[in-house]
Amino acid sequence: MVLEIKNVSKNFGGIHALRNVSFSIKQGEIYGLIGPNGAGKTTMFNLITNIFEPSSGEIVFNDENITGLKSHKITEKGICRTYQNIRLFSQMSALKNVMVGGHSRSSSGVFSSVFRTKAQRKEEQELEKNAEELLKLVGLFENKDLLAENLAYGQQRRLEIARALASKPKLLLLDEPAAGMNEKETDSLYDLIKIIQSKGITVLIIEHDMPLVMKLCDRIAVLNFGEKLAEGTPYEIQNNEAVIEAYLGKEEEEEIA
Ligand SMILES: Nc1ncnc2c1ncn2[C@@H]1O[C@H](COP(=O)(O)OP(=O)(O)OP(=O)(O)O)[C@@H](O)[C@H]1O
Repeated sequence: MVLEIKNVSKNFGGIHALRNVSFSIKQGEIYGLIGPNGAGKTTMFNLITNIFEPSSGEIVFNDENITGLKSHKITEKGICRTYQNIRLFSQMSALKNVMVGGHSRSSSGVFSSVFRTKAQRKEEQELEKNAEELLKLVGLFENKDLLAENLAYGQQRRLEIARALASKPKLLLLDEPAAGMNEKETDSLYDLIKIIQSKGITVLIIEHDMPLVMKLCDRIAVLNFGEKLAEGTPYEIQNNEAVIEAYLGKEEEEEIA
């Protein structure tokens, strides 16, 4: 197992954002985390990357207990994420944004360029080469010198993924990557995530776009009011009465309305 979530709970004051949630993700899987607004999905990402510590329970990554480890250590171990709200450096080029992502892995800091040694220059060149490769992967190489803020919305979301990949993750967490995308952008996002999987990277994705989730994911866990309601293949989830009642049925009603 790449990631094991073991009886994890998180309370914020009186709010039980997560209650005793467990699931495990296998190497190479695309695993979906779905559920209504406020179900605790982003909180789970925040616990895995230790923005917050769980109130109880354990998070194990490649057989190592990472609960409470500093966020940058977790990145070094090989977990990287994107955010629900785009968090790019808007005034930096696409290329530089990806290079910054790679710096979490390199020995020198981002702004330590005053006394640049030969080794640092070489490292910088390698970061740039790697960033260019990633921009090719996400289809943004031609836009590498554009400021992030001048990219279209779907392109910004792809740039975020490239930046996360720059830290060479073994596990990539994607928080609503298709939010705000049109159908064409969502289709190419599907292709991109499949390519990421084919490179041996395990993916955990939070997403509200159900056709995408059902097409993309190998397995899915459904959260509802902080608890795990169900887990299974897309087919099993789509046919689970409790899930239809709590979530999927409501999505359809919203679409009809
Ligand atoms: N930092 C925080 N402080 C207090 N309460 C929080 C905090 N973060 C999340 N919560 C609460 O925890 C619950 C779960 O929120 P969370 O953002 O994890 O849900 P979600 O499933 O990601 O929802 P959405 O689909 O809307 O993004 C909510 O009741 C939310 O208000």
